[in-house]
Amino acid sequence: MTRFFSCACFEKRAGVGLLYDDADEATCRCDFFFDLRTLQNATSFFSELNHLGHGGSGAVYRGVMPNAQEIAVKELSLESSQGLREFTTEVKLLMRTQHPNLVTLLGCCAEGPKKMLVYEFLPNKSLDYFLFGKDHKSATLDWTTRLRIVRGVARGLLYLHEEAPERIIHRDIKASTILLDDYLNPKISGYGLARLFPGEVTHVNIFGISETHGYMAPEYAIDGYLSEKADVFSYGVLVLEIVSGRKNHDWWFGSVTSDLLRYTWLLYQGGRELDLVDPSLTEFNENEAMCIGLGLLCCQQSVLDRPAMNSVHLMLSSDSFPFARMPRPGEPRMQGLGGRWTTTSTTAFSNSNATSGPNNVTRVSTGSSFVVASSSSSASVRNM
Ligand SMILES: Nc1ncnc2c1ncn2[C@@H]1O[C@H](COP(=O)(O)OP(=O)(O)OP(=O)(O)O)[C@@H](O)[C@H]1O
Repeated sequence: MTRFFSCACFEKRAGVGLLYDDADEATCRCDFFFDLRTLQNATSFFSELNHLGHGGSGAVYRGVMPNAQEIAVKELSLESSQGLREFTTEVKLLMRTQHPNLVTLLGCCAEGPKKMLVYEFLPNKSLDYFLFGKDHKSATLDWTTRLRIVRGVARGLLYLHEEAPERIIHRDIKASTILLDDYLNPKISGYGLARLFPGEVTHVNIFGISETHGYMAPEYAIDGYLSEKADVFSYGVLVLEIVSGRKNHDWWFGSVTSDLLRYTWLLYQGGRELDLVDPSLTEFNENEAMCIGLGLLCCQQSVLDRPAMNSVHLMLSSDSFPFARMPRPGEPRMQGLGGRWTTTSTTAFSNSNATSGPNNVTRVSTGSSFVVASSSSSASVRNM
């Protein structure tokens, strides 16, 4: 069967690296496979000029298709044990993971050793560029916009945790994985990447830790215990960054308080939490104070004390969400820094990729399991 496609797609013809032997799969493949040559042309052979950034899994390039559609091409530079069939199966699944607060995956390219993912292009770069960039763009983000970002990221995470065709723990929520569209609406990128690298110990091992520093829940960083509450922790740190306009491990905090979370906690204890608010935010809004409480709540040491994303979403949807005084938050970690994580109790089931650890929280032994841990309801594990 020979089919012709929009310029974004192509069909591998028989004899040229034929991947599948049944017509159904070939048809599916045609819908989202990009020809390497097409991507080379779109990105001017992955030129420096089109280089958008470099994450743990590889470089990202801007491209323009012949029909003028802009795309972002993410090279996957890491070795994966996954075969082509598994890779395309995962890509197909990720393509069904669609939400207004997620960056849309358009397809992939897999030719020879090269594997790439093709996404919609977002012109406004990532949130870290606005919040921490040298261009002092943080003033562009007024409070209304920041609150929209806080809400949008919560909505996107809620979708990943509870509504997506296959539930996904992101594992790498941080300011650089939140991209902004034309109207500065947030879209989460990088979701599901761990699915493409099964067999690895943790996401941290796969994607490196430099940028992840300070966002990681202690139980995940130290012991590899993964639940959706690890994303909640990272989200809490992100919220505090959005309110303060400061990186979580900013030198600004000096030697007394070396990270944003500890600094926020000190202010909160002294009833001075509003001192955290970014000075470039001229208009005071009481939601700012609420978001500080929300950030601290999401970063609680015990996974049980952290809210699930549906609770976060509910809090953010209401006009006010007063917080009771809360205990000291946990400490964000880099993997391997030592120290112990403690929790009260939670429930989780495990599959072959996960073993039950202390207090029945699941310890992840590969990058391919997903645990939903819940204090009140049943929990489940899915393959990622
Ligand atoms: N779809 C996109 N549209 C526009 N720019 C993008 C897009 N995807 C990524 N970028 C840019 O490329 C940079 C690097 O992206 P990448 O996804 O590799 O970052 P990362 O999340 O730090 O990496 P990783 O998840 O692999 O560790 C981003 O910070 C962003 O500026």
